[in-house]
Amino acid sequence: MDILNKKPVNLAVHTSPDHDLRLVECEIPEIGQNDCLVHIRASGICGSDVHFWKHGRIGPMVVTGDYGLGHESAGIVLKVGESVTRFEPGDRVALECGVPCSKPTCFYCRTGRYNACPDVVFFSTPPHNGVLRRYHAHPEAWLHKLPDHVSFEEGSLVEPLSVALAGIDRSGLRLADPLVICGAGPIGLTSLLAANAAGAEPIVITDLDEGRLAKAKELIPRVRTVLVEKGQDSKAIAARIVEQLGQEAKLVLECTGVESSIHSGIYATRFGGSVFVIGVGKDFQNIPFMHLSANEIDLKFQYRYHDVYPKAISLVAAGMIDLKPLVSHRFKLEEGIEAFRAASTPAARAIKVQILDE
Ligand SMILES: NC(=O)c1ccc[n+]([C@@H]2O[C@H](COP(=O)([O-])OP(=O)(O)OC[C@H]3O[C@@H](n4cnc5c(N)ncnc54)[C@H](O)[C@@H]3O)[C@@H](O)[C@H]2O)c1
Ligand SMILES: OC[C@H](O)C(O)[C@@H](O)CO
Ligand SMILES: [Zn+2]
Ligand SMILES: [Zn+2]
Repeated sequence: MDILNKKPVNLAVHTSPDHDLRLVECEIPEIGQNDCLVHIRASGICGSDVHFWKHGRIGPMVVTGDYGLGHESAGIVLKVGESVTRFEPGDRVALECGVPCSKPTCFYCRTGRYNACPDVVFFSTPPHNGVLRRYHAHPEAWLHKLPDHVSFEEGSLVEPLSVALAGIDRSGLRLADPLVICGAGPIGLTSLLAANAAGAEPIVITDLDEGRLAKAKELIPRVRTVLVEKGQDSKAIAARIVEQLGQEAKLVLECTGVESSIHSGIYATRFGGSVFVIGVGKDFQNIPFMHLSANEIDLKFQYRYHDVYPKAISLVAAGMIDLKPLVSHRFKLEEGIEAFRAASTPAARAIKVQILDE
């Protein structure tokens, strides 16, 4: 609570339809009876934050006014509403930022696939402000306790890990499955960590960037890498992937959303295998329809996650997944604009940029 006296200004990173990224001072939010006031201690910058800032939209989600960024966050509970039962001030928490309606009349909430709730409030998807701010009021139901030995940074990285785990869960990955991961950004790398924990072998990962492939090797030394050059023929890339893998893939986790990469993933897959697309990209994309058809290749997609945070936290807490090496840059909240520059400038070679507040 002392923090509210020591740092009475609720700083936040906001953007606008004219791409004006700035630090703003907001009110310290009032908490409802089921909410906790959280001091956000660590936030990662997601590619979607950069995208909303630079391009003003992701598919149908459009920036139409001033709005706040950030949905990869962890912090410490400062105050609890009168009906809160599971938290008390001082608890360390990761924030699940998609808050669905939870009404019994909502088919998706009632049946557990709450990531499809049409009335979800996803903090940081316009028009809802994100949690990249000093103080944020969050519903108790969507906070997850962090054990003392899991850092705030790791707690914030539970968000991209949850995306990867949700994809891996629905992809049906099994022990000793030959796996290809396309893209070695934070989602590809967290997928690699999770697939390693799940026992995939062999694993090939691709990227356009040698630095990211080197990071993949540093994380999981047994992973095999394929450096892709822009404009290369998809079938030729697939042949190199298959050569590295020593066989065709049973499963491809596609973590770029880039059409040509999806094509090489498809061509590297065996008859009856699956291509599981986590990456998002252009609204309309071509697919090699008859190749998929004649090879009974399943093409599936992931949209966010549901019921994954507790699993992600337990894997990190048990030491089965080490997220710490993903952090490449650290900034203070007051340096939020510089942090976004690092996250969006290729020359900075960022993997995961963290914004921290003491
Ligand atoms: N499905 C979901 O719910 C969900 C959630 C979060 C993120 N995403 C999406 O997942 C994707 C990955 O996220 P990220 O944070 O890792 O993004 P990122 O941009 O940091 O990483 C993507 C990587 O793909 C590489 N790449 C680009 N084109 C390639 C190609 N042709 N072949 C091989 N590699 C190529 C890039 O060099 C980069 O390293 C993004 O599209 C993101 O929007 C989806
Ligand atoms: O990690 C979650 C993703 O970034 C979001 O779904 C985003 O893409 C749209 O709000
Ligand atoms: Zn995200
Ligand atoms: Zn709902």
